[in-house]
Amino acid sequence: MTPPADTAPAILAEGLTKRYASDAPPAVDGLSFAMPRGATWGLLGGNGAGKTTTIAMLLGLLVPSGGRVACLGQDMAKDRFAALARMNFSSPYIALPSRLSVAENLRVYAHLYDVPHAERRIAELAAQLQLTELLDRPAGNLSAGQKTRVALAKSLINRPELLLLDEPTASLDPDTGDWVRSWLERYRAESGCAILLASHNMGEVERLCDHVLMLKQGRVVDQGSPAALLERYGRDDMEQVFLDIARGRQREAEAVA
Ligand SMILES: Nc1ncnc2c1ncn2[C@@H]1O[C@H](COP(=O)(O)OP(=O)(O)OP(=O)(O)O)[C@@H](O)[C@H]1O
Repeated sequence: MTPPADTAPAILAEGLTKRYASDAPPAVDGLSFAMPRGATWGLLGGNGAGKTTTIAMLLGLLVPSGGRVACLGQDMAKDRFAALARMNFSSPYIALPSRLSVAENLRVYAHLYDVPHAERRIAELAAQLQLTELLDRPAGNLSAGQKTRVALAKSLINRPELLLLDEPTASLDPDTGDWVRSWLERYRAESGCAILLASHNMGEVERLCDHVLMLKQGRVVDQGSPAALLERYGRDDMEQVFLDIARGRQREAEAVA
């Protein structure tokens, strides 16, 4: 049964499964977790582990083959639009309309989310994300790093309570990547927004996440806080933990624990 909306977890997934074809192994295989409000969780795993598929199901963009998911207390199979108004996402795989200017793009999304005082909100986000100079440029002419910052502005336009970020710093140079991470830390502290972050950047995960789900072939093969995982695997950084898990060494860690 779904708990009352105001106390429900940010995300509640129960046996979430996706099979793209009946003769293919599941891309996501019985995923269950409850991510609390205000938490920042990392979704980790090698290429093809099922991260993007999971995020697409959380957003209701893909229909699960099995199981269920509720975001902010709303069942995504039944009350998807009530939840979507209070959440948002950013993904490098989704291109913004390229001929529209940055400002026009943000206006479209502000309209879709029915954002009050849209022009003020766009100016505020543009100032915060250093986009003011880019507002009149066509979105298609921006560099990958600039597009990433526009996508981040788009994802925050409705002041989401739940933010799904698929590789938010993938195309950023180290300096800009660091700046975005600091910005996300500040934003989270000020807004109390819950964040689920899929990332291949282990430094980012260690810095931002209070809990990590390690996926392999669509299943959670290990989870815990970065500190707990570092201790369990006897490692100094999450990169090494990731390699241990990807290469199937978690059984040794379990035996030691
Ligand atoms: N539209 C699709 N049709 C068929 N199979 C798909 C489709 N999208 C993804 N898959 C398959 O599902 C599995 C999980 O893919 P997914 O994109 O979710 O992984 P990922 O963890 O996000 O990977 P990456 O780190 O490479 O982005 C892969 O085996 C992939 O080939």
